Amino acid sequence: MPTLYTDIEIPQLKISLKQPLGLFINNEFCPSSDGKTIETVNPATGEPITSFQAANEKDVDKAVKAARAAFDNVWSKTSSEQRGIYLSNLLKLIEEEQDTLAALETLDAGKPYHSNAKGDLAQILQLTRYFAGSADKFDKGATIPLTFNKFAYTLKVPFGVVAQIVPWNYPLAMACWKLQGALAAGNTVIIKPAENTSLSLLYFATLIKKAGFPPGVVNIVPGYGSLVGQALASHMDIDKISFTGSTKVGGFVLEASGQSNLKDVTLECGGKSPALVFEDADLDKAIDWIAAGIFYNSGQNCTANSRVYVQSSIYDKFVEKFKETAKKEWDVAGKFDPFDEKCIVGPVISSTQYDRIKSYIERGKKEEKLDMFQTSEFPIGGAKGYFIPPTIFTDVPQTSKLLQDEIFGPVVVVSKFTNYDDALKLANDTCYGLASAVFTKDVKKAHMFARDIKAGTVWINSSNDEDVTVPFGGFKMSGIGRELGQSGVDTYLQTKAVHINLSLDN
Ligand SMILES: NC(=O)C1=CN([C@@H]2O[C@H](COP(=O)(O)OP(=O)(O)OC[C@H]3O[C@@H](n4cnc5c(N)ncnc54)[C@H](O)[C@@H]3O)[C@@H](O)[C@H]2O)C=CC1
Ligand code: BAL
Repeated sequence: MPTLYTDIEIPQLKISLKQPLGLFINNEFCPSSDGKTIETVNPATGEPITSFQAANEKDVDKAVKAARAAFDNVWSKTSSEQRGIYLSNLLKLIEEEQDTLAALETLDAGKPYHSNAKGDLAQILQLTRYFAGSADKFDKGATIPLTFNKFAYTLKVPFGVVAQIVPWNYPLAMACWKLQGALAAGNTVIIKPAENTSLSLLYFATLIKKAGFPPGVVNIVPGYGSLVGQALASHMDIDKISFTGSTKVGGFVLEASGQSNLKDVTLECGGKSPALVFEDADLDKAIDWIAAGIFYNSGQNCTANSRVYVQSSIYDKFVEKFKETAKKEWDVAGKFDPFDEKCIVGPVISSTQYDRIKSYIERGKKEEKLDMFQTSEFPIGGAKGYFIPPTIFTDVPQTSKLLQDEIFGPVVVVSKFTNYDDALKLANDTCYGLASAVFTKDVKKAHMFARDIKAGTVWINSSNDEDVTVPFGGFKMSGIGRELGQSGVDTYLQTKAVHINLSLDN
């Protein structure tokens, strides 16, 4: 029998935990049908943590059957109030176990414990509270009077069995954005964590069970995307799929839906979000927001403001101060323990991502010959894990690959603009449309930008301070659909129209 649990010690926090390692189906941890496993690595050290069971197509089938039976026999007959009660139970358990869950994010994803992982848990608590309260509120239809002898009404009904695929940059938070919304709406779920950050969600499964959710309502199938993710996307008995990750894989998911049963698809994909700084902006505040908007979570944010455009009259001053702030507040050198309060910028997730980001930095330096500033030498001396110093490229032409591609690391490009029209044109010149930020004291200009930019989120005089009560999602190749806020439940409901004929004659 394969090992389905292991003991994990986190001496820095004096935390010991029993880590589940199996697939989670029907409220039980179980081995994969072929016994294959995946090793997970601590990105701060490059050393293995443990190995967990890796699902395959057969396991996906088993999870879908469990989710279908739970939906048909139990969950579709459970009242929305009761669903809210289960989510409230879960909220209490997350509150009790938040330090352990945050510690797992630090260990497995390299997130600085104090400044990042605890923040993720704070968001998870807020959204669980929100979705617990929304279970019995957002599923209401409408009555539609038509003629003297006819009216119609609508019912908001869950899809049924929902699949969810989540990435590694916010492993548990992204899972909870999707999971709690789908459960509040009354669906059963099969969720796949990213292969390099599965531990926190597997531990979270123990809370799902303790919260009282019936067997089969939540099922977790850790495994490789090309196998498990594809099996979910092309499964004939899954009614909806929600995916967060790269635009390329988002396309695969959409295609697999089209080639199978046309399951409903929500996609949260890549971004290359612009931040505009006008000459009338509060420069120090703009710089603080922009630095956080690119260097927080080591730049591994789909909404990171990775393209900065600054009005030419203040450009030099901005660049000088931006570098100073990056060096003073966001440097990495010598701070390689993400459990230590001093560590603000953690490692990137994997050697693959490290190499990918490094190749962009080298391209910028050598091929494109751009001006570059880094807060410390790179590669960083003394670092065992995948640490990359905050990197600022300046005077970057619009055609640069560094300006057009999502780099997903602590790397930012800065360029100039002359006036509003110029700034808007540059900002909209991208295949993405996830987020944007504008810094100005001119209310009119700020709202013109909010009107004109093609992006799902606009921050005025801030950046990346998303809120779980506000809808989130992308224009263009950044995605399809919205999550969070009321949309976070709506996206898991479909509308049924009922026509009523009152006529006595026909
Ligand atoms: N929008 C976002 O929040 C994210 C964007 N990305 C972007 O993607 C780039 C590459 O990162 P990756 O880890 O390779 O992203 P990815 O898109 O491959 O991974 C995200 C999730 O999709 C799954 N997946 C992979 N291939 C799949 C397939 N064929 N069918 C279904 N699911 C599949 C993965 O197992 C993971 O759970 C990053 O550099 C970044 O630009 C990555 C993660 C999150
Ligand atoms: N800030 C959470 C969404 C994302 O960056 O993937």
